[in-house]
Amino acid sequence: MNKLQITLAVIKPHVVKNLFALESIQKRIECEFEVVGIREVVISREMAERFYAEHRSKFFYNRLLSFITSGPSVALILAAENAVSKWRQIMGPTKVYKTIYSEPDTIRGQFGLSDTRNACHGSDAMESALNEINVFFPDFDFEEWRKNHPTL
Ligand SMILES: Nc1ncnc2c1ncn2[C@@H]1O[C@H](COP(=O)(O)OP(=O)(O)OP(=O)(O)O)[C@@H](O)[C@H]1O
Repeated sequence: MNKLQITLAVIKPHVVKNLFALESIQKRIECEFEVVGIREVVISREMAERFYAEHRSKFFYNRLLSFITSGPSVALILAAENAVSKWRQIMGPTKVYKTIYSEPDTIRGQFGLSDTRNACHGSDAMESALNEINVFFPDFDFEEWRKNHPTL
């Protein structure tokens, strides 16, 4: 069943530095989603630790934190029917070296450089979206937003 959802998207630092890539992704987003919130942000070490807490024990954790805090990122709250899976489909799979061959039209297929610098992030469920949105948009009032979107 189609359901109106929100999700968190993050465009990672190497893409934000590339104006062509950033504009192309923004155009794609505007065609597919309502942009409920957008913010350019230099992610602090503390924010990154909250955001990637589930990866603390992974071998790539330090590399991931160094990269995501290395320059401005763009965070967006996106709304659409099935926004979570829709955005993840547009992003493409995590593993860039495979994705550039298997799904070259996805954002990661087009602009990913490595498994760490894989261009963008997307929440994996509505519940994680709400937690992640809180890291980037602490003033966002989901209940208020939902009142105006009764199909959610
Ligand atoms: N094998 C790896 N080597 C290096 N970095 C990795 C690796 N696997 C994941 N990462 C990094 O950690 C992030 C989180 O990994 P996760 O497994 O949650 O992937 P994802 O859900 O596709 O990505 P995201 O959570 O960013 O949307 C990835 O986006 C990527 O930047």
